[in-house]
Amino acid sequence: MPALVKICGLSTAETVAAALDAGADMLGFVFFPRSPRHVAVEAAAALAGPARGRAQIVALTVDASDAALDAIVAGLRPDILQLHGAETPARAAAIRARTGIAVMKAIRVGEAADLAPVPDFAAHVDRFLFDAKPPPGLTGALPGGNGLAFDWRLVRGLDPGRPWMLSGGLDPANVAEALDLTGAPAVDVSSGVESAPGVKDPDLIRAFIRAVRWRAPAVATA
Ligand SMILES: O=C(O)c1ccccc1N[C@@H]1O[C@H](COP(=O)(O)O)[C@@H](O)[C@H]1O
Repeated sequence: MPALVKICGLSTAETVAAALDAGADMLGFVFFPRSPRHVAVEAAAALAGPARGRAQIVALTVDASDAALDAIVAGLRPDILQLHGAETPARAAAIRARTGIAVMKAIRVGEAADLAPVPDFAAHVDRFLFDAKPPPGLTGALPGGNGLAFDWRLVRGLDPGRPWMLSGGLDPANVAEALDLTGAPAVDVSSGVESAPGVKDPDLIRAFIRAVRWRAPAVATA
């Protein structure tokens, strides 16, 4: 089965269309004011309109309050809430119960020990996303979306008990190698399909999805 693709941090109708037309499986909208990809809930709802029924809509949040989550849920009606902060298993469970929406927990990975909390989350989340942990002292680092890769061997053949995605520093040139090395069932990209921070490039989005699909085994037709 070909790997699923999520394009994250979309903020224009043109790039949403490019992602959908190229076959993206999930579109991500970032709700984190410090990010160059941050969008207001109303703007995200308008952008997501063409995606309904074609791709899953993901709302990326970072340690969001209940009030902020309620506003996102009411305004955007996402299929998945991506938790990209320091949310605990209990907080993930509470968000899932409160909203009734599938939860994807981002785990930031720098070394093998960073995977230790995975079993504690598994019963409370619907999906994992493994992203690079920014090195301490990296000026201006975001909780994610830094275009940094981690050592993919740390998640090679991983079975976290839930579906999972690989992210962190992926781009059209390295995604096939990342998939080959890790066996990840899904990939997520943000910086790697941008011409500048927060500026998605339709050509790079198409190239990324082509790079993933190209390596998928051909389906025989009668
Ligand atoms: O993209 C952002 O601005 C962002 C902000 C805060 C938390 C996570 C964010 N993005 C997520 O980070 C990873 C990796 O991104 P990149 O491809 O290395 O730029 C990805 O999961 C985004 O969803």
